[in-house]
Amino acid sequence: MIEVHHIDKSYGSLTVLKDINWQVRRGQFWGVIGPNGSGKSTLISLLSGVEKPNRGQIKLGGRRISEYKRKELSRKLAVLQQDGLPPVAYPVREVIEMGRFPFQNWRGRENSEAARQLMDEIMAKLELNELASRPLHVLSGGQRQRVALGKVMAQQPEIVLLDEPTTYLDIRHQVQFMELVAGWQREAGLTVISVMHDLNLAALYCDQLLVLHQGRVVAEGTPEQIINSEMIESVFHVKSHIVTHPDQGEPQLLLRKTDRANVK
Ligand SMILES: Nc1ncnc2c1ncn2[C@@H]1O[C@H](COP(=O)(O)OP(=O)(O)OP(=O)(O)O)[C@@H](O)[C@H]1O
Repeated sequence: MIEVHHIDKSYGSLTVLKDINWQVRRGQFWGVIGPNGSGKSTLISLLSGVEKPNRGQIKLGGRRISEYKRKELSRKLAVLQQDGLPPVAYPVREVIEMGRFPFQNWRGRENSEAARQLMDEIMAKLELNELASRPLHVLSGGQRQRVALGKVMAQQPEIVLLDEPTTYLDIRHQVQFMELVAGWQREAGLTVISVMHDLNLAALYCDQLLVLHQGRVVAEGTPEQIINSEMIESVFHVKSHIVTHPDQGEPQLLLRKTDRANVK
């Protein structure tokens, strides 16, 4: 689905990504993890075609990303940032309908019963009906992020790129957001790539992890293969205990206080 071949990316003299090679298969849920400044958001910008690599190439469905026209790319791929939508005055349902732009004609119209039905389904699934006519700028950050997810769902992409999508959400809404994305992935065979800071959430929801450190891929594989206290210490410089989640057996991280870290 996505092939990344020998990517380098620099800003001026600063090399941000070095020789990135990565293959993403259809229907996978990847988490991209790594410390601040390791190049995660830059990788998302390259995958979305917003930024161009200095070396190497990215292919989507066998074609170079640079060969796609904007609307064509929007039907394939959608992006959701951590503060998904600005607090504008448009009402919720209208904002979600804006996600249909790749399917609208030159007058911004799409008169199909199927599209209206899709809107109704998304509004119901995301529990947005009560908010349908409220303007975006009066909503809380968490509600706005749900609307942002609705807008990318309306786009019906094959791939969704999420850049720290749960940063501003409380734990209930973090879990709700990840459940919605995971449900969408299962139902639609969606491919998901999500930058994640919360490693426990990443281990619960992602089936593959890519670890970036100083612009390089230092590990990739399932959470079980990747998350161990040695990797956490070498990449994030913190001491941790890794425990097994009692429900499904995923690795979960317990942080250790620095002054206790050497007490066995
Ligand atoms: N447009 C830009 N111009 C110059 N430098 C940039 C630009 N975008 C990113 N960088 C630099 O590239 C490096 C990687 O940034 P990036 O945002 O990709 O990291 P990140 O892993 O997403 O970090 P964080 O976890 O803090 O969000 C940083 O040193 C950053 O300052």
